[in-house]
Amino acid sequence: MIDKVRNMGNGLHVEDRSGKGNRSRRRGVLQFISSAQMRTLDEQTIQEIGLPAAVLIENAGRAIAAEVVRFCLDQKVHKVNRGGQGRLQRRIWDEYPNGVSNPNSLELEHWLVLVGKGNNGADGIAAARYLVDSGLCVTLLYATSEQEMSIETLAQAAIAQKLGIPSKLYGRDDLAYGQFTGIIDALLGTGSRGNPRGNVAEMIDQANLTGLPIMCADIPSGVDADTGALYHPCIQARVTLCLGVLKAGLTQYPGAHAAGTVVVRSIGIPAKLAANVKPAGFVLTDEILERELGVDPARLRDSDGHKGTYGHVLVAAGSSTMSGAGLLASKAALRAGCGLATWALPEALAPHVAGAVPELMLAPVGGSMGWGAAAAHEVLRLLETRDVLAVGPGLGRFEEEGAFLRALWEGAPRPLVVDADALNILAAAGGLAAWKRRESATILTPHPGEMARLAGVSTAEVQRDRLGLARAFALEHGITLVLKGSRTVVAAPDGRIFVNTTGTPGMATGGAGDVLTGIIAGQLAQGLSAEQAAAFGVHLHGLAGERAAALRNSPASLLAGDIIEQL
Ligand SMILES: NC(=O)C1=CN([C@@H]2O[C@H](COP(=O)(O)OP(=O)(O)OC[C@H]3O[C@@H](n4cnc5c(N)ncnc54)[C@H](O)[C@@H]3O)[C@@H](O)[C@H]2O)[C@@H](O)CC1
Ligand SMILES: Nc1ncnc2c1ncn2[C@@H]1O[C@H](COP(=O)(O)OP(=O)(O)O)[C@@H](O)[C@H]1O
Ligand SMILES: [K+]
Repeated sequence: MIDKVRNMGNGLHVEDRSGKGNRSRRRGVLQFISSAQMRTLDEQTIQEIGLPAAVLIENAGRAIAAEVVRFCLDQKVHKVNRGGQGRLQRRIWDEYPNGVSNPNSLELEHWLVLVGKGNNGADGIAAARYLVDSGLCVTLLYATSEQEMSIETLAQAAIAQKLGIPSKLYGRDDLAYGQFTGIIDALLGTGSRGNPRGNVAEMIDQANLTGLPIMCADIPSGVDADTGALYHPCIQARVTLCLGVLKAGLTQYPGAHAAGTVVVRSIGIPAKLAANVKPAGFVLTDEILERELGVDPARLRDSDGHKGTYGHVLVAAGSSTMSGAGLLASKAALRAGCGLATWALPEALAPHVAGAVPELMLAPVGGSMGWGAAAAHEVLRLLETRDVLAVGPGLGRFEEEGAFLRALWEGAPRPLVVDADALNILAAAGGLAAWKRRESATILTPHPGEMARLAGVSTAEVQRDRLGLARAFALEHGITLVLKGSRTVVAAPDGRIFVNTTGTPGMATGGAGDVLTGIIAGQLAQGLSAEQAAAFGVHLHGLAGERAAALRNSPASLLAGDIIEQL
């Protein structure tokens, strides 16, 4: 069972409890849901099944406390190891820290729990009880007086009071932050709306200023649980203990960054109920590729296959100043496993690139005119004996660009990948609303800037809700959309969403997108459907980028061509 998702660098690291998990990254089944879906699930559990809210809160509190203790012990292990004072045995952990061999090792810990008025606050108070029992010192800091608290929070506060857990009320009592070693953020959960206000906002600011490690209950206060956008102010956490099911917003930046390491823990919502909820999306892992998309990540080949079995990619790309784009896309298609690749390119360019990739066939088009309406008809003729068309990388902009692209869009009876300049041409020609719906598979691969032009919004608006925008765009236009960038979103025309977690910031380098176009086209040529090719393509692209970066001293030195070599 998957219980851990780590945000480290770019990667969302998925771990499971089997013990094999730490090494088997991107395995397991991990789905994410919206805050509204989570509320429904909570309500169904409480009202239809009859499991009281207090039980869920108890489980949440215990899970949060277990993670805090684990965090503290891990820190100690690191400290001792770094100090060279000999090895401290890592303690073996079960769900709850009763198994700690020496609770005294936690006696120097003093955690401050920031308690909001909603049920997120109730989780924090329940966690405080378990922490006290584990030997930690704990102080509760309430954002509001009892009159404003939810029923559950009030009940938890009363229990904590009877147990004598020290508490303060923000704004009324003095507090010296210097005495604490860590903070639990239980201010706002999935009931949060808009910018944190009043005491809650001040408490977030102060918590961040302490520089202490912060562990969040469910989501960081100030992160939009559905989009990953940040409100102001927003908690900057070391760990987020996501309760029940992963929240969509934690898969996307900047929310993913604010959350730190994301750990997903069960709080007792019956699996039977959870299975009835249609997830908002999936994190791409080997299991998701297989189970949800029917892709074999091992890419096994028939022993009697021949080059015709694996398809022929046609790439229409490149111009005198961007010849490399066509080379990168075509070579990537070959490395992705297609049987053959042909690069259709402006005639004047052909002599300069001949032989650069010996395995590649060149098809000069357009005569002295280069790209234009006539070239489009030549590309369509070439496509009659090929399986897939990828258009866009390094095309540049040219006089008959609208007519060129429209001829391919309407006339290509094969799967089509549209990237780079072709996307800008499409946007300039009125966008998809003005174009006929294609019958064959169509994949668009915009980066956020290109997406903004296609959707007629600003880049900031694209980034504010990447999941929602990608889903709506794919549904509306009946295409498969690959919205690139860290945590690339793949949206299928049926509204399914997949988030990629592979890749490295080293891939933010010219030509990396051209390589992705080639990889996706290569997968289409081998018979994958649009969403299979897009999802598997981004997954492979990221893995190859990681391997390439690992071979360099610094990811900053990564070149797009290095990604191809690691496919
Ligand atoms: N529904 C349930 O019974 C369960 C809820 N759980 C926890 O409860 C959370 C959801 O609880 P709630 O729905 O009570 O919501 P929250 O705990 O997120 O609190 C919402 C409250 O904060 C106030 N608020 C909203 N936005 C604000 C802002 N921007 N600035 C200041 N105050 C703001 C609202 O007035 C509202 O009363 C989950 O995230 C989870 O941590 C789980 O522990 C399990 C069970
Ligand atoms: N920080 C990152 N983490 C993971 N992948 C990244 C990161 N930055 C860029 N990439 C990937 O690299 C590729 C860059 O594509 P693009 O922006 O189109 O570049 P170009 O147009 O120069 O080829 C995309 O697939 C993108 O998702
Ligand atoms: K929180």
